[in-house]
Amino acid sequence: MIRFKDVSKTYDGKEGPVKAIKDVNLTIPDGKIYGIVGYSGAGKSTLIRMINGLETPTTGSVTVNGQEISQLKGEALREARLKIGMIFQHFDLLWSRTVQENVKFPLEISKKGNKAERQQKAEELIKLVGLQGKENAYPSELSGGQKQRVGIARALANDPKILLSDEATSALDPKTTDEVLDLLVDINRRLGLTIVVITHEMHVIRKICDHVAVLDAGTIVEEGPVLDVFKHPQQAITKRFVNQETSTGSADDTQVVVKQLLESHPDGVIVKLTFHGDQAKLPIVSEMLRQFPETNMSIIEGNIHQTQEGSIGSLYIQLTVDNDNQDQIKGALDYLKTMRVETEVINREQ
Ligand SMILES: Nc1ncnc2c1ncn2[C@@H]1O[C@H](COP(=O)(O)OP(=O)(O)OP(=O)(O)O)[C@@H](O)[C@H]1O
Repeated sequence: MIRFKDVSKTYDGKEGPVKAIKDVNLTIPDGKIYGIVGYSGAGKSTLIRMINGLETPTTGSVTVNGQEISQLKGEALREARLKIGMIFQHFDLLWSRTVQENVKFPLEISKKGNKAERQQKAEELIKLVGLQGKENAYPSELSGGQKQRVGIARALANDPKILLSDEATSALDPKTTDEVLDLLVDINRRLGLTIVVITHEMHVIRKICDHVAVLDAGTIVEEGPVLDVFKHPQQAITKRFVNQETSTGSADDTQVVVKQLLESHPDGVIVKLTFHGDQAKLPIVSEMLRQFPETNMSIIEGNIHQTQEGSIGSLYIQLTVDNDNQDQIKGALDYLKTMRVETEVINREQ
């Protein structure tokens, strides 16, 4: 378990103190994939680097695997760090060493096993991350996704209990990102280790995390199971992150369509419906139209995504009535609520 208790971190900046982390309390259970999402400068790197003691809190404590990491020194700190692997956005590989030599490097540093054992461990890890055949390649001969696989194998060399991922897919294209994310889930399931992911991309959170915390200006403003946060985002910043992922068109495209629809149907109501789990399979919308037959519906956009806890979909629709019978629209919206579909009226012409 990783526990942040009343943690604050203030840097001595050139223009005075910078409060990077403010009074954070957070518990990360063993074996989970825990995501911390925030915009640039929110304090994500500072927070994750406190887990392996690369940063120390100004006040408060960070406890990892039962030990207060900031109190450890010398050999005890080195030992604790062996149990915490880390992967980085720019891979941080040794460019003059082959894949195999990169993976063996942490074992040489920790003086674990003899030469043959280190060789065997490296081979196992290279297989685990799907890089057989590339053992003797140099990093410059690998694609971005392959480089990150080397980074992952190297981070696992000392059998850590925790893997920290610092924007590990931010430099990769979408397809390679998904392949590396699938590998992280596979490793989490097979080895049972805890993974802490920091990212500015809600896609990463949605795809692999069990739990998410939203960091804004050094403060955790919201946290919870990923599906709950996607279903009921509370804070404006969380809604922005969730929309980043649940809107297929760009936000600008959606706005243009909304404006055009409202101009042609000034009485229209634009509603975002959020479905989750089995609701996506029920004929809820057709039943709504059957019960409120004077209502017309236009679909603006829709999508469905998988999370680790089940599916979540959103549908942007416009509801209009020909005869100004607003009760029909109200009834339709009430019906959706009784079916426990999240509804959000996103634009209503006054
Ligand atoms: N060594 C330092 N000295 C002074 N200020 C720092 C230092 N490191 C970080 N900061 C400041 O602390 C705040 C949080 O930085 P941090 O790098 O943790 O954020 P982040 O969310 O990881 O951002 P990014 O995604 O851009 O890396 C920022 O205002 C940053 O300028």
